[in-house]
Amino acid sequence: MNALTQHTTQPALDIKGVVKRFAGVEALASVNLTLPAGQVLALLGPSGCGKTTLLRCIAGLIEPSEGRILISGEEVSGPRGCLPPEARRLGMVFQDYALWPHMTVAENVAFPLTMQGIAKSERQKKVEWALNTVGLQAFASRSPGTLSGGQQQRVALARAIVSEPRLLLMDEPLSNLDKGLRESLAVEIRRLIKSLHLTAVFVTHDQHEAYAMADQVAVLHKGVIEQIAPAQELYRQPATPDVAKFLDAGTLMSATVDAKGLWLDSSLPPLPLSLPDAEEQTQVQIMLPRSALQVSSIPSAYPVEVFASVYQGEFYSITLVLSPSGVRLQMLTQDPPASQGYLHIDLRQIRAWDSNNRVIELRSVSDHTYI
Ligand SMILES: Nc1ncnc2c1ncn2[C@@H]1O[C@H](COP(=O)(O)OP(=O)(O)OP(=O)(O)O)[C@@H](O)[C@H]1O
Repeated sequence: MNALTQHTTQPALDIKGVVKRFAGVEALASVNLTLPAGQVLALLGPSGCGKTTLLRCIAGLIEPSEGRILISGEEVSGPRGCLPPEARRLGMVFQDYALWPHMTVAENVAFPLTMQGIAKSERQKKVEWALNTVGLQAFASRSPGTLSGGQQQRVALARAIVSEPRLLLMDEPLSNLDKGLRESLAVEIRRLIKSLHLTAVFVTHDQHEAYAMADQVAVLHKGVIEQIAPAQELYRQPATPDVAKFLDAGTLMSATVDAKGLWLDSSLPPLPLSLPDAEEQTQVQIMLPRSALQVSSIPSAYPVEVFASVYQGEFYSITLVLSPSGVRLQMLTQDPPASQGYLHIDLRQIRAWDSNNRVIELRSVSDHTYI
């Protein structure tokens, strides 16, 4: 059924050095990415990082200032010019769904086919298939205004897939829905995309939505892709402090390293981690993931107090304060915490960056991987 089931060695999407400048603003600064056919990519990042601009460049709604965009090997944007959106064979789902209120559900879904001049009988077959696929066959003659937000979203999805797009693009597809519906629809949309062997790119500022729907997540920061990786890799091994900060992947802090170890604070004994040539004191940034920390009554060199404890359903989110330094750390625990105890750290989970935000490998200066 779908054009993407034709086997091709070309990536479904290839973006090479795309720059977009608006008057005085560089919204995208040399973006490069390759997306194999059949994969789902999330563009994730804080407000203003350039996600929508990148999606709109792929869609052909914005012309890049520099660079090339290829869809299934065909250059749709580059020095020779830009193909208009309707010539790119894409499906688009907009944040507000952009359904025509004066048309029925079936007419909305048929709209791209009507624009392509497809005959009525063929149109009817395709609309039936698309509405069946999203479970809305019984709503064909309803007006979109009489549907719930989730149902309208599915109509928009049916309209986006009806003409068998080479690439499905979605701009914050779930942001107008409440939390429970967002979670169930995220899973449903992913299943649908996979069952149709579609390739999809969507924009979100919600990391959980990205994790639920995407194979690969691209984290943007100030117009630059800082990292593209599957969700678990992104969260456990953030490439830069900005990625770690945006994902809230643990406690980020400055520290110093010398031959004696890693100093979280001069009033605390150093952790037994160092760098190969750490004769001089070196300034680093580190991340202590929540899963690396535990508090117990078994003594360690790091006495802590619980500063705040927030019950979040299946676990407690804890803010610890290290005595006497006052350094604050975040961790999770399943059991209600005692108000005081000793901190234990899985040293292998600590991530570190140099002053240029490059990942550095800390090496153990003792036999311990856990203190
Ligand atoms: N048409 C425009 N004219 C001028 N500046 C623009 C235009 N569109 C976007 N920008 C700027 O480009 C930058 C990136 O905007 P973009 O909308 O892509 O960010 P975003 O990550 O999608 O943000 P949000 O999550 O808030 O939608 C911002 O600084 C924005 O103000």
